[in-house]
Order: sequence, then structure tokens, then C-alpha cells
Amino acid sequence: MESQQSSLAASLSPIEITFITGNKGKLEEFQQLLEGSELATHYKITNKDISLDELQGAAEFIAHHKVKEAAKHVSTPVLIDDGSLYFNAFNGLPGPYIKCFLDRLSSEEIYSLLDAYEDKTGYAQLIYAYCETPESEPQLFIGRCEGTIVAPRGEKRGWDPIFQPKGYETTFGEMKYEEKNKISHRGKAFEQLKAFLEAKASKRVKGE
Ligand SMILES: O=c1[nH]c(=O)c2ncn([C@@H]3O[C@H](COP(=O)(O)OP(=O)(O)OP(=O)(O)O)[C@@H](O)[C@H]3O)c2[nH]1
Ligand SMILES: [Mg+2]
Repeated sequence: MESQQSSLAASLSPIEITFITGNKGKLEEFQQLLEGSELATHYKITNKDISLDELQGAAEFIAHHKVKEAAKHVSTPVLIDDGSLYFNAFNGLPGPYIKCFLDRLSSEEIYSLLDAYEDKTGYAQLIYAYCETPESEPQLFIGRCEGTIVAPRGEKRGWDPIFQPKGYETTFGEMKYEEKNKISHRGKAFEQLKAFLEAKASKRVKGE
């Protein structure tokens, strides 16, 4: 039975998903996560860089709207990645607005925003959102990583150099993608996305 199912799995064409992002770092981390998983057998993931409207509000709301928008642009199911960084002293900010800060301030300047606060803790959050068609209800997979905002160290990529995950002596900027992905907000969200996609592929193989 198992071997019948594995030969059926091999004969089925892979399910295509379009990952919509213009951010090369996100794409590289996602590809690295994919390489370490079985998903590549069942799915063909392609990338499109489409500029999507991102509303203001909570990250979950933004991701929900962003993936629905994305689904209108392509004929395959879509996936989006939405990242945010929260300073505990700022009660939920910058959150999803971290991109505006990164566009206008250096990492030193972002770190300095916390000068007046003793509490330098925060967390990184990542939402993978998946949507089958523009009419479908999106599925959200949320990963969080607790840490501390520190003076920048390591590669200058987004806010990686100022985020030191809890229990580690290095910032994300000093880690290789592989190392970061094992503990990161993105790695945690990916584990949930993977379980969802694996269950979907397995149902297809069983003809359910
Ligand atoms: O150092 C980082 N480590 C990360 O793990 C990470 N994940 C996201 N980001 C940055 O946070 C903002 C999110 O905004 P965002 O989700 O809208 O991304 P984006 O606009 O760059 O791409 P996309 O919307 O086309 O997918 C953008 O500035 C991203 O560069 C990160 N920075
Ligand atoms: Mg964006």
C-alpha cells in the first residue's frame, strides 16, 4: 500500500505555488528551509515580485489582506511572507512598520531609539500566509522569536544585526541562514506551513 502510494506520488505532477515577494533575503531563507524538507517532492514553488498594497493595522490583518491581493494576480495558489519587529518598551511598535524605519534610519539609529529605556527586549514575528484562490479563506502560520535589541553586529541585512535571540550571544546578522532558520520566527512559521502543505499533499496521494 505504502509503495503504491509512493509510486502514485511520483506520478502526480507537483502542485505549483507562487511565492510573492520582492525581498531577496526572504526568498533565500525560504529556499534554504525548503531544501531541508520533503516538500520539494510534492510542490513546485516559483517566485514573482509583485508590489502589493499593505494596509495599516495588526500584522495578521495586513498578511490576510496581502495574500488575498496576491491571489488576484496569479492563477496558482499563493504564498506571502510578512515580517515585523516589536520592542516591548514601545508596546507593539514598530511592529509591521519596521520597514519604514529601515528605509529611513540606520540600524544604529533604530537601536538608539531605545536609549531612554531600560527594557531592550522584543520579539520578531513572521507570518506565512497561503491562499488557494482569490475566493478562498487564507491560512496564516505565525512564528515568533524572543530576543533583545542590541547595538548592530554582523551583516547589514534588515534588522538582523540588531536582533539577538534569547539564549544566544550572537545577533541574527552574525548567523548563517541555516543557523538563523533553526531558531528564527521564520523557521517556526515554516514548520507550521510545512505540516499544512504535507497534510495537503498526503491527502492528494490518498485521493481524498
Ligand atoms: O533583518 C531582518 N530579518 C528578517 O528575518 C526579516 N524579515 C523581514 N524583514 C524586514 O522587515 C520588513 C518587513 O516588511 P515586509 O514583510 O513587507 O517585507 P518586504 O516589503 O521587504 O517584502 P515583500 O512584502 O515584498 O515580501 C522589511 O523591511 C524586511 O526586509 C527582516 N529583516
Ligand atoms: Mg512589503
